Amino acid sequence: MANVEKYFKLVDQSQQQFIETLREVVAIPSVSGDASKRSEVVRMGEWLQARWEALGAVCKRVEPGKQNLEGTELDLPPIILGQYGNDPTKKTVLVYGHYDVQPALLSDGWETDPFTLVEKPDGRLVGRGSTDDKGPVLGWLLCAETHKQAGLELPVNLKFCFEGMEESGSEGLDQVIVDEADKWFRGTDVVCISDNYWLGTNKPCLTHGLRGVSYFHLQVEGPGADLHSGVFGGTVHEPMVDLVHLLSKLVDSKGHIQVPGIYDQVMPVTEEEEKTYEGLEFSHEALARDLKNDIIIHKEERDTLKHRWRFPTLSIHGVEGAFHSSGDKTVIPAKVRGKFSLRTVPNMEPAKVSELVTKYLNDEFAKLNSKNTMRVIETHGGRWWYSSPNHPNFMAGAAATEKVYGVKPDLTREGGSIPVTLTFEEALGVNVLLLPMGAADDGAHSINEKLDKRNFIQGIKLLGCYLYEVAQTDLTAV
Ligand SMILES: NCC(=O)N[C@@H](Cc1c[nH]cn1)C(=O)O
Ligand SMILES: [Zn+2]
Ligand SMILES: [Zn+2]
Repeated sequence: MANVEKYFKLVDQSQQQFIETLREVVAIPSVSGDASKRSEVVRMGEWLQARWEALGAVCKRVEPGKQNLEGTELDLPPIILGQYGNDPTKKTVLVYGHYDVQPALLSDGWETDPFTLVEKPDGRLVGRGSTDDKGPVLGWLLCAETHKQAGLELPVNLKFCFEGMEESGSEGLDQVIVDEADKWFRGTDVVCISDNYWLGTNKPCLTHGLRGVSYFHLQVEGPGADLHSGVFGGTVHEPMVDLVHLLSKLVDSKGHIQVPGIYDQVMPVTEEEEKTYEGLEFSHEALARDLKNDIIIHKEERDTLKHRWRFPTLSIHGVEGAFHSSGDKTVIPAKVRGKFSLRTVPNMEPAKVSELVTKYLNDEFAKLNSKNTMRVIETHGGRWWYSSPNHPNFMAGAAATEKVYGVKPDLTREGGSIPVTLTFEEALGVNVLLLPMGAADDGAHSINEKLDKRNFIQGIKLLGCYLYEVAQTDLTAV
């Protein structure tokens, strides 16, 4: 039996054990955006490092510095760099993933405790981080552990980079990658990232594009303290009124961004690109099912995909400082911060986006003749990434997908952002492949996030099989 077949067989035999490992890591609430959970994020990084070291990997814990979160100075969680295998006759694959997760509370609407993995009868493994990104991060570890258990060597040398701040802007990571490009990452032939999703629920895909993100806070402040609306309503400029007015000027109800000039840098759609939307496993019917309501703006599937992949969008996320609890509080909040972000696409420049957004909001605020103070703050950003899928690294991903799932993968771009993708490509000068494990309906960032057992188990095979394909592929045949 070929090594890859032996590997597949042992993966099949280890399914329950793998689920137990996923349960163990989901139980660590490694929420990077919550200052009170920082020790849990660190614990999760340490868990990973210990497990890789037990396997024989050489690890380096990099402390990327400090962060100011909610007024508290905090150590950024460690970046765990690793090397597993160092055979000069083998190729070297660098894998990246993140061990932090989005916040999750039972009161958000979860059916069960978000940090207790629940295996549902329909095969869903429900828990925060199951698909984003603990399942895939475990996938690489379980692949290596299974090889060892089967007495097999990995077909390539593996390097890894696991961070704990991806859900909060990957603070500190870019600098580490640049600093380590000629040191820890030296000799990397290709990079593979498993941190995104299939387009639908049945057909796997390879991803060759991501949008960037520019995140803004729009702060309006007036009185020195919250006020009684019965006493002061109609007599003072209310920060919340100004803020709501400004937020309403950002995007219309059809999703069209109102900031002048924002579409000027967007690459036009070519005839060649039009063809790439054909034959993809994507339907409005399935999308409406995932959304649990048909609230889709566009008539044609291809327009929905274009607005997800290759046009900029603007979303309003929340308001800090506003009254938001149940009950009826008659307050005029003194200082409010609206939060919104723009997803950016080829060929938008982050600095230009920032300039246009700031100028527009200043102009709109000036029209209000308000005595309040307004400030636009860009809190974090990440660049878009677009790569040709004609690289041998993608051929290896496609061959592995066909072996595991028996189907040619769709070629997709993604609406979300993994800014480190471009950093790896530029700093290491190698091709990066996005090879997702999860499906479109996994609910990453949402309530009841899940990873299907099928995707977890087949995904572990897929990641391993991809390594075998890379080992056999001429990566110079571009
Ligand atoms: N799985 C990728 C992902 O969810 N990325 C986040 C990155 C991000 C940007 N700002 C905060 N998080 C995304 O929202 O796209
Ligand atoms: Zn992720
Ligand atoms: Zn995420």
